[in-house]
Amino acid sequence: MITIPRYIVIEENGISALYDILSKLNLKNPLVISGKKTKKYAPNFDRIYYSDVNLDDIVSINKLTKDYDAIIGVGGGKSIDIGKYIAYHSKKPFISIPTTASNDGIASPVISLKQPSIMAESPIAIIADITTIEKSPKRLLTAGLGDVVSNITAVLDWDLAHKEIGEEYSESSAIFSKTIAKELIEYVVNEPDDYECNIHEYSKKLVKALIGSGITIAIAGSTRPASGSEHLFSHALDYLKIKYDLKVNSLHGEQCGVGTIISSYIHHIEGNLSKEIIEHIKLSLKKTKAPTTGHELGFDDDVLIEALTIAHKIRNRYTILRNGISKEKAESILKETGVI
Ligand SMILES: NC(=O)C1=CN([C@@H]2O[C@H](COP(=O)(O)OP(=O)(O)OC[C@H]3O[C@@H](n4cnc5c(N)ncnc54)[C@H](O)[C@@H]3O)[C@@H](O)[C@H]2O)C=CC1
Ligand SMILES: O=C(CO)COP(=O)(O)O
Ligand SMILES: [Zn+2]
Repeated sequence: MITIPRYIVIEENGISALYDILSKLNLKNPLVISGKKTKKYAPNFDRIYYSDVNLDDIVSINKLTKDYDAIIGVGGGKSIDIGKYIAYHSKKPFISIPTTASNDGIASPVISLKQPSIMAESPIAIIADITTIEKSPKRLLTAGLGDVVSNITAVLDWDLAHKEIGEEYSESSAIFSKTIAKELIEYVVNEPDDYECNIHEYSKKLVKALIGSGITIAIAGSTRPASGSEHLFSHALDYLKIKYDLKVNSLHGEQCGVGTIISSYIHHIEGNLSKEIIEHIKLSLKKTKAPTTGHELGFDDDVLIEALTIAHKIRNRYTILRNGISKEKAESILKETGVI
């Protein structure tokens, strides 16, 4: 069954809506999960840090949550994901209070702490306080754009999987997802000013796009509308960070943005995407000062090449990478796109 959020607040000082929403949902005693830097945005209920939760110990998670009637996640992607994970295992409703807009986990029914991601429940309520979000580090707000532009290639990969291997496909979810991305890309590309001059409007549009993306995932019952080969590349980079113990602190959305530059180029070569769109994807990322090269992400060329050659093996998801690409081809694509 599709579950989508019952309450969505996207407003200045939106946090003030929390108590009314809790009362409408008849929730009285939530447990808050936050990060250390985002503790100051947490509402005044019992609270723990996400870094103190042992994700492998479900018995302790159930003990920890047994006296609470809801879980609230406050913070960036990790806080929200770990809050959602705790809510999922303890079967309590989850309320999402993002303090930034770095990825679509703020609204999706998905937990993406490791691959393959878990399909859980959508947050019952999302409170996006624009006053807090617009003041969050710019880097997080540009990473969010990377997670939105991903929808373009994710939908193309999904369509390809439908045509080439008969995978189930939802036209409504796909249209919704790519429209969200195209509108945000065009907004950024056509803004005469540096987006930092209009951070308020940008933040609002970004939050709406990320929440919309999360809802397309809920409608599809899969991350297909928002995660394709560009996400496989990002997940491959995360895998290699652990494998080689790399001290690279690139964000999910930043990696997905660079992944989208690569995947959109491959789709363009196969005739699935116009030159104008691939140029606008890159331009929108550049305008927000998001990374567009592997060097800006912090990776050496050989790691980027390896990531592109292993990306198709990260999970069972058919994409434009099909059964994988050779090291030579990966190197040539990364050079053609200016990623290396
Ligand atoms: N469930 C889903 O569909 C998805 C979930 N994710 C999750 O998101 C994670 C990545 O999230 P990110 O936010 O990129 O990184 P993160 O959560 O690892 O780091 C964000 C950092 O920014 C800080 N921060 C957040 N808001 C702030 C504010 N207002 N002021 C100052 N600092 C602030 C946080 O405390 C944290 O240190 C992934 O590891 C994954 O778990 C990512 C994509 C989709
Ligand atoms: O990041 C996501 C969507 O933006 C989650 O997708 P995954 O299924 O690739 O983890
Ligand atoms: Zn993502």
